[in-house]
Amino acid sequence: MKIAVTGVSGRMGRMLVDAVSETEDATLHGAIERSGHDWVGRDLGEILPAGSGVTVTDDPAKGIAGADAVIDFTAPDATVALAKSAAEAGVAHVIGTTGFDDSHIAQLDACADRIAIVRAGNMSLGVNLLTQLVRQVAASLGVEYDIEVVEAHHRHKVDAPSGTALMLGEAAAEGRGISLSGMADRARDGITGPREAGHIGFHAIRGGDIIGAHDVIFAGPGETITISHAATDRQLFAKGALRAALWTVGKAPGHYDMLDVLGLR
Ligand SMILES: NC(=O)C1=CN([C@@H]2O[C@H](COP(=O)(O)OP(=O)(O)OC[C@H]3O[C@@H](n4cnc5c(N)ncnc54)[C@H](O)[C@@H]3O)[C@@H](O)[C@H]2O)C=CC1
Ligand SMILES: O=C(O)C1=N[C@H](C(=O)O)C[C@H](O)C1
Repeated sequence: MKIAVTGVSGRMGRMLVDAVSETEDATLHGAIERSGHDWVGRDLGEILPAGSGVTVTDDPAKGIAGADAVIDFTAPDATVALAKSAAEAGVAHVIGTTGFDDSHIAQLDACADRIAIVRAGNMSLGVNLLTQLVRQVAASLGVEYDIEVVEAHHRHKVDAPSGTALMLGEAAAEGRGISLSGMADRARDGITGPREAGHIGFHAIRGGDIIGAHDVIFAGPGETITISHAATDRQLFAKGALRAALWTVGKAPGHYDMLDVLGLR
């Protein structure tokens, strides 16, 4: 499978180049970075040995030309622009990027009418298994159990709450049969008054080099249940993204997630 990677100089982009080189069924076919980046125009192999022979481009259409799939851990606006190029080129798009708003999602939905898009705020098997568990626990416990999602990431992360936290919060809301919008408390400050029953709280810790840690807390009368996940190596996400890319072979256009890839739906 011919894979293009965008955001190739990023924390995840570098991981993906290595993951592709270590995967028998995949070869690195394209490398993309933002305009003005000093890697543009260079042979990737000069910087990342596993990228030898692939020239970094800032032209998405050029970077994905001839690829079967492109893997994208960048930023929301970049991802939407790339999805439009991928839809034109008929190239599957695996999206790890987080921090989307409703407008971004609507544009990705439109692209998914033409190509297979796999988008997940967390590409790990563990977190996607946990979303199923959280949904079940939330369905089993009444609103007397207050749900709070706490996440911690490295100091460089630019969006909050994390995509993973939102996945877990959405799973809890689905378990309760409610819509998360209007029930999410994403920041508390000042005299807030008592906690509103049925709401789901989100808290973001930022600091150091934390890869990604998430707790879903069910605080109830006389007991507290906590479901936790801690990532310790970004290769976890890169391998999940590569698994998603290989999964897209032969798939019809659509907007998929890791539950589809992992057969957990
Ligand atoms: N779904 C998952 O499992 C995971 C998702 N992420 C998400 O992936 C995203 C990136 O995370 P990191 O790699 O830590 O960030 P990073 O900042 O290290 O890397 C982002 C890269 O994208 C590049 N970029 C920005 N605009 C671009 C454009 N228009 N064209 C091409 N490249 C462009 C940047 O130059 C940079 O190299 C974040 O949204 C993060 O939340 C991160 C890890 C796992
Ligand atoms: O920015 C990161 O690093 C991560 N982002 C994803 C998220 O927003 O949940 C996934 C993972 O936690 C690492």
